[in-house]
Amino acid sequence: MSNDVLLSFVGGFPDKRSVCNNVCESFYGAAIDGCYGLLNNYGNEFERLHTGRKTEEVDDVTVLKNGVEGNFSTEDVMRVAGKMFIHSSRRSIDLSFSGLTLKETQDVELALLLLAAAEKVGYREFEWIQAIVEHVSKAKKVHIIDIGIKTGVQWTVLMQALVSRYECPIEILKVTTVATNEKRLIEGTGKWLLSFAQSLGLPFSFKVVVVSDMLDLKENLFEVDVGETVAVYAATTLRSMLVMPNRFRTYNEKGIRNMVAAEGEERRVRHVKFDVWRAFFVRYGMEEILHTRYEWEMLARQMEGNSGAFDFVKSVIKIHQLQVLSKLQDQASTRFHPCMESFDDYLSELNESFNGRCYNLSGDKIKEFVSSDAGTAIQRIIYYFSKVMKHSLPVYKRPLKAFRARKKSIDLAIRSRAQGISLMQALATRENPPIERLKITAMGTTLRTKMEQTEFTRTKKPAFKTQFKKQQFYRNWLHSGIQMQAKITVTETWLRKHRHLYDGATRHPFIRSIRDGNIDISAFKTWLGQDYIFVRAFVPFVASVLTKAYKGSDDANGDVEVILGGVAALHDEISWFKKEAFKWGVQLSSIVPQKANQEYCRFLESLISPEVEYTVAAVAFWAIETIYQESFAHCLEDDSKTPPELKETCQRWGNESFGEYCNSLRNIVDRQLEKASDDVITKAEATLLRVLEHEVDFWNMSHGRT
Ligand SMILES: Cc1ncc(CNC=O)c(N)n1
Repeated sequence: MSNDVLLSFVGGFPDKRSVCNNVCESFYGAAIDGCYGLLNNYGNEFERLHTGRKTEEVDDVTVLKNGVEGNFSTEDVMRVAGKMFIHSSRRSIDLSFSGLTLKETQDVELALLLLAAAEKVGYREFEWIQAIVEHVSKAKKVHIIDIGIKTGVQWTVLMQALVSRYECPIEILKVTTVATNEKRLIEGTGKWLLSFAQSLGLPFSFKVVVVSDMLDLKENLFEVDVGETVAVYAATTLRSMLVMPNRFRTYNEKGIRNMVAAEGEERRVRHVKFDVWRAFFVRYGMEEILHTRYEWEMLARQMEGNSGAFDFVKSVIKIHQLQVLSKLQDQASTRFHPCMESFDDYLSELNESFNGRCYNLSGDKIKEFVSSDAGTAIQRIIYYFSKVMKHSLPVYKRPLKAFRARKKSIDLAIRSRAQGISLMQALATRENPPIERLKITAMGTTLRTKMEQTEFTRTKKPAFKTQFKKQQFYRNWLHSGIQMQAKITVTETWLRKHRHLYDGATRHPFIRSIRDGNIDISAFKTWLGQDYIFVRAFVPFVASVLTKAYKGSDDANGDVEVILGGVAALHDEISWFKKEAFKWGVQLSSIVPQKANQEYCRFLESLISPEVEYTVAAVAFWAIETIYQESFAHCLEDDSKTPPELKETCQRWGNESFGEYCNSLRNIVDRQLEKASDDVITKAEATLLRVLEHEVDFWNMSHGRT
């Protein structure tokens, strides 16, 4: 059985499809393919800036249109934007005389920004690891040859991926690394990796190959066994060699040529056919690792007679026809060291350009946005895509940045466990200064229950089969002196403190009777008619919250948009009530509000007053929405026996995107409370209690009890 070898060098513009496919393909695969196809085919902006083609004319966009005037498909948008991106060095392009409609212009502009943003994140070590994860997905014996392992953090991500693979359980993971000096340090890395692997229950072996010079590397040093899938990873080494171009060339000639070019006797590492190599090389951006045309030509000449290799090299030369070494070195410093700030700048640029409306990239709305009909298809793709890029960035970059900050206490906002783990790894191996405390604050836009599963300290439901092992793993870390603590928000404190009342409002007998399938239909009709009246009174209240958000929330954080979304949804909700009332034979015009309802509506009215602070009103708003969300979501759980004819009602408030909306409200509230005075916090808490009481009374009224 031959070994399957994957060579992974960091550099170049990677094929993002692997990343996007997972997330986006089901949505908009074609468009994204189109976009990255463009980027990959045409190179990057840097290239453009240095080829002297800056002033080239952009094709008349109207001739690019594929079909009917004013009817741009997503593909059209991408193609036009791609063309412009390639041909123009200016960040903003004036499209006013392009003959495009306003909407098309906006789409193209948006796509241009996306291309610019995508270019910026061209280098992400994590992607290589991700690519390796994919590459070895079917392999039972995985052998990583890491030339320059550093902290080894990157392999924790792979280990995690390997142990959570159930279809094809991993037999062994081997990591072999090369040391020229600092063997002791690398052995330390090995120990950490071993303990990490043990805590995951992953069979693991670690080996260090010592050579006095990198140029002495020979494949037989690596002890590659039969049936192993080998991945060669050289994240930093090649780059570090760049400081001495001669060394790089020597390494390349010996290394790359042997691996890629040599056939038969001479061939030592390569066990796959050329097209596979080519695919991998292109995928890993090999062609961008500082090869001058001259270098490639030299290599090509040496390989004459080996037509496969020659073709490959020729195609690389073609890509790089216009590059010269000095410019490439420039490029190395700008592009090989991705900087989060600059990407964030890009996102804020994206954000600013489409300020207001649905393009806020700061946090809360993505799922809602993607699953909603807001914007055009292309706007949704791009919005979603920029989020994906942002979120796939930090897996271990961000933690390592914190690591480099050399603080004794680090507060890390996590989105997924992987980041936390890699940071722990890095911190635990750090000697100076020793870490005293690691505090982890979970924050996010996903449903709270999901967030809680990510938390390190408590887990509601077992999320994985390896749960136990993972807990054990965390405990190991706790023993090693790293303290984990989840930050508790104000709303969290309140909900814990008033759990009893909160459960009374969200698990009321009325709700239970829906969930158990024994609801009294007349009670349901009472609720329907009364709630219609309530919702009508709720509209001006929400509008007042909107006004207060506009006036009161100084930081442009998207409060207004979230609340506006709530106002908009009420329009639909009122129509739904009318339709539903008709269905059940409830005469809305003749409904008289009952006492509990009257009191609740009066309470809402009192909150409209300008004297009530934004924070206080927002707390009421969040609580009112959330109680319904939690109540009806309860009726939709797997084991519920909710009658089919009531499912739609439960869906209305119990669906996931309403849940996310409630979570956005909760974030707004917590952000406000964080900076509120004690006086306001006290008022807000009292308001929450009033809401809870009114909700309980409202259910009692519907249920026909007091
Ligand atoms: C009594 C009550 N509380 C909360 C809601 C949910 N908010 C808007 O629909 C509602 N409809 N009714």
